This record gives sequence, C-alpha cells and structure tokens, in this order.
Amino acid sequence: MVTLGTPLSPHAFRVLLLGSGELGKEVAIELQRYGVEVIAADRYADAPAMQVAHRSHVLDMLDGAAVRALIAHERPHLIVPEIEAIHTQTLVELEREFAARGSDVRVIPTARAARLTMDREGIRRLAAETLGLPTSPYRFVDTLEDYRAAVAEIGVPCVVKPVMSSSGKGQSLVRSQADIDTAWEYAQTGGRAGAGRVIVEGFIDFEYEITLLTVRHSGGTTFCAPIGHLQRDGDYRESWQPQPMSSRALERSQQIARAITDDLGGWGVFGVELFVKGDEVWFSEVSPRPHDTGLVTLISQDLSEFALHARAILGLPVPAIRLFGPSASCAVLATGHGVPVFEGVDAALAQADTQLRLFGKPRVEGHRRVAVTLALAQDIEQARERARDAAAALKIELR
Ligand SMILES: Nc1ncnc2c1ncn2[C@@H]1O[C@H](COP(=O)(O)OP(=O)(O)OP(=O)(O)O)[C@@H](O)[C@H]1O
Ligand SMILES: NCC(=O)N[C@@H]1O[C@H](COP(=O)([O-])[O-])[C@@H](O)[C@H]1O
Ligand SMILES: [Mg+2]
Repeated sequence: MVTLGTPLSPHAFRVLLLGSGELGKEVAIELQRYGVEVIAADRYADAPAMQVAHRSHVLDMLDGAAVRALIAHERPHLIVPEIEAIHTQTLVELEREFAARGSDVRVIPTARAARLTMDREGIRRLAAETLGLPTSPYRFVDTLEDYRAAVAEIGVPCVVKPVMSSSGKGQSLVRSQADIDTAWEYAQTGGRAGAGRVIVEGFIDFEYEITLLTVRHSGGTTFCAPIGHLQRDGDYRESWQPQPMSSRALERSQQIARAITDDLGGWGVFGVELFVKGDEVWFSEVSPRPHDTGLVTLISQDLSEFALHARAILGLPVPAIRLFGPSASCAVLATGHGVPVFEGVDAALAQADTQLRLFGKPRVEGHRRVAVTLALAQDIEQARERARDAAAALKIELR
C-alpha cells in the first residue's frame, strides 16, 4: 500500500532523480501528476527534468561523498537513477544502511541493478556467464597491448566501447586493421567517465534490433510490444513500434528479458536491447530505466514508458498497456555551439497524428539530441516517414 501525500508539505512523497535529461523530464512530469515532490539532480544547471521539478541540485554524481550528502539533505523516499554515470557503489552502501535501519527508502529498481548496468562489464558477465544468455563474444582490456591482442582474437569487424558510456560515446566499429588504434584512442577520450577499461565485442550481423520494454510492477512483469530501431554511430536516430517479428523470436526475446530483469529485481521499466536474426536472439544490454528508443511510446501507447515507470516505482497497478497503432519517433540532433532556437515548429506539426518534444537543453557543444518527433500512422513505413518529415521541418539555430 502506497500513501501519496502533498508536495512541499511534511507529508510529501519525495522522489530524487539522479540525472535530469529528456527521459527524466518525462518521468518527472508523470510523477507530478500523482502529486509527488520531485527533486532533480545532474552535473549541469537547467537540465530538462530540473525545469519541471520542484527543485534541483547540481553536483558531480560520480563523487560518492557528494551523492551521499545530497541524499542525506533531501531524504527522498525513492532514489531514481536516470543515467549510468553515478557513483553506484554509494547507492549500494546506502541501500544496505537503509535496510539495516528498517527504513523503506528504495533505490530504483535496486542499487545492485544500477551498479551492474553502470558498467558494461557487470551486466555482460551477469548475462553471459551467470545466466548463460547468448551475447556477442567479448573481451575486457585495460592496456593498448591487451586491446590489440583482444581484437586479434575476436577478429574484425568488431565493436569497441568504453565500459562506462552511453549513446555511443567513445564507441567505434573496427572494420579493418587500419581502424584498430583510432578506436582505442576514441574509447579512451570519448566515454562519460574518462579513460579506462574497454570492451571489445564481436560484431553481430543482425537483421534488426529491438528494445523490449519490460515493466516489473507490484502485479508482476508486463512486456510492451517490441520497439525496432535504427542506430548511427552507436546513437539512436529512429525507433518504431511494433517491430514485426516471428513468434519464435518474440518468445525468445521475452524469455531473455524475463531472465535478466528477474535477476536484477525491483520495480520499474527496463529497456532490454536485443539483436535478432531469423529466430535467433542475442542479448546486448539493458537499461534499468526508460530507454531513449522508448520515446516512441509517448505517442504509441496509452501509458508511455515514463507513465509506466512512475506507476511501477510507486507500487501502483499496471493492469494493461494499450498500443494505439503503428508509430515512430525520430531523434533531432543539433551540431555546433550555442543555445538552441527552433523554427519550423508549425511546419513540423502540420500533419495529423504528429507530435514533438523540445527538451529545453540549455546549450549544445558538439552534437546533442535536443528534440524528438513522434508520429502515428497506418503502417510503420508511413509512421517513420512522417516522423522524419517532421524532424526535417524543424530548423535549429544555435545562438
Ligand atoms: N556487438 C555488436 N554487434 C553489432 N552491432 C552492435 C554491437 N554492439 C553495439 N552495436 C550497435 O551499436 C548500438 C549501440 O551500442 P550499445 O547499445 O552497446 O551502446 P550504448 O552507448 O550503450 O547506447 P545507448 O546508451 O544509447 O543504449 C547498438 O544498438 C547496435 O546498433
Ligand atoms: N542513451 C541514454 C540516453 O538517451 N539518456 C538520456 O540522455 C540524457 C543525457 O543527454 P546529454 O548527453 O545531451 O546530456 C540522459 O539524462 C537521459 O535522459
Ligand atoms: Mg544501447
């Protein structure tokens, strides 16, 4: 039984978001709808979720002492990681301390899930070695010498990624011998947490890839319809739902998603990333939180992945999830330096069944996802085309 109070009162139910990007912004909005007091934190000011939260904090979330001090100050009922790059060992310690004190403060979904998934090594070893799920072949390396040996062993093409990174940061595809040293250099400089350990993965020649949104809630586990997506440079550009699949491949995907999410435990949405070829399915990785490719659910489902996350973490029921029809999302990236200014919003919204979200990110330095377009149509091709057309109609100036 959950009791929800009134925000900004002594009876408030407080949720702390660790990470305040576009995904956290939608989660914050959904929590606001239940009268939850929302506190948003990130490494920079005016992050998207901060703009819709009751208050916010700027801190280095990789600094354990800073994370501990923030939690002691805010005393949230739920701690909700929104990105990987958090000092998750501190969350593990805090969770243990809360339990010892008999407090019902929770880390979502669990501190262990946040710790295992912040680092590709934790989750990959759990999936492949403990649970025996099919994955690409892989090696973890710390030095250039070991890295070269790992590439020789795995063979080209292979994929090289820093163990702590997301949205393709620091990731490259090694197609031939000539790419080997550049990929190492990029992995050392492009990740979210500086230089360090790298994973070398054998390249899976998949037909398509999906995110299977899996909701663990008070009434059990519910799967959303599979989301297909297109990635470029390790970052998502388009997603659509439902991805057509053979019943064997869907069944296999759900088995893998259930195995990994049951092991991670807790309540919330998980984005299980899978590669598919025919009836064969490989586990790639999992986010213990809403997934960027799941932005499509803002238009495709009655309960978006953000609404589902809010319900699940609050212990509320998820009796059914309704899919409205073939839908798509298209990520809008800005390149350059400055504050985004959007023109053509009217043109982007001119078609029926089209929506968009402008994230409100305060600045762009290099490449940054700043918006997403959404469309619902008769079929997937038409939905993708509409979402792409809407994205093309947006003109972004960086001032
Ligand atoms: N072993 C592989 N074989 C083939 N393609 C791969 C492999 N690993 C990654 N990719 C491609 O690169 C994309 C990004 O990889 P991955 O999900 O590991 O990176 P990420 O930085 O964690 O991304 P995000 O945080 O956005 O999920 C995958 O969705 C897939 O398209
Ligand atoms: N693939 C993970 C993902 O999409 N995460 C989303 O992007 C934000 C970071 O964006 P930024 O790099 O522009 O600050 C995160 O806070 C989260 O919302
Ligand atoms: Mg991924």
